[in-house]
Amino acid sequence: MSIAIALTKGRLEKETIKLLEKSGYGIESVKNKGRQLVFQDSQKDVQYFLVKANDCITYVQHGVADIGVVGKDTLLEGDKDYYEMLDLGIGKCKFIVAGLQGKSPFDKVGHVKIGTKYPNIAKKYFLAKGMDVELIKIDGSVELAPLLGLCDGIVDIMETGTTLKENGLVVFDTVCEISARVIVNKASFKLKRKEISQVLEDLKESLGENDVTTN
Ligand SMILES: Nc1ncnc2c1ncn2[C@@H]1O[C@H](COP(=O)(O)OP(=O)(O)OP(=O)(O)O)[C@@H](O)[C@H]1O
Ligand SMILES: O=P(O)(O)OC[C@H]1O[C@H](OP(=O)(O)OP(=O)(O)O)[C@H](O)[C@@H]1O
Repeated sequence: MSIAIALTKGRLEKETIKLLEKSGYGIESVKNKGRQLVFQDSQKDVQYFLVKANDCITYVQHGVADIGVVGKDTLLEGDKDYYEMLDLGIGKCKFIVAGLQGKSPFDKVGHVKIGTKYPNIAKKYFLAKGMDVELIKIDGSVELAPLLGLCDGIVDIMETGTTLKENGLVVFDTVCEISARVIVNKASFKLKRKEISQVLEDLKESLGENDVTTN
């Protein structure tokens, strides 16, 4: 049976394609794409399509994609009606709490405002710390918000730390580590167990891993 795989475009794209190639998949047409979005594997009965991170979950949950490759950040923030099967160890970064030097949101007395692209993750994190903060949803350049006084701190992704550093911000805490995960549609895993397990095995083999993670 044919398998459909949703790949997150953007930052994860190159590394995911490299890993699939290493695992024996004929994915060269995705590498050489122009504006094309759907691709057929040249060696296996697999179809790929490229989507934005949140849409990857949507396509998998609706069963249009049997498998998806998406960042843990997106998974933690969004719906959870799928199986998370494998940590690919690529797209590594972390969620951090940051703000202006000497102005930690943890030390502020009174109302605390946090800017973030990830309000669900931020809310859960601060509630676990016993802090009922006000969350301000920001869609990009999150580092700007504390600089301009929109908020007391941010919850955002840090990879190299360059964006924080160049804007004079410091890290106050790490929320969690992030990497790309393989998710699987629940019904597909029953109907196409053999084919999906084969893809997981192929990926694990090139990762040099033996265990499948489920959280
Ligand atoms: N420095 C980083 N910044 C953001 N995401 C990163 C970084 N490094 C790795 N990632 C991972 O790559 C995934 C895709 O990020 P990307 O920036 O391409 O898309 P996005 O977050 O939807 O942003 P945009 O709307 O700008 O396309 C993230 O969900 C995360 O898992
Ligand atoms: O630690 P660094 O290596 O500097 O990377 C972290 C930055 O990358 C992401 O932003 P992105 O480039 O996706 O742009 P955005 O602000 O528009 O979301 C993230 O939100 C940080 O701003």
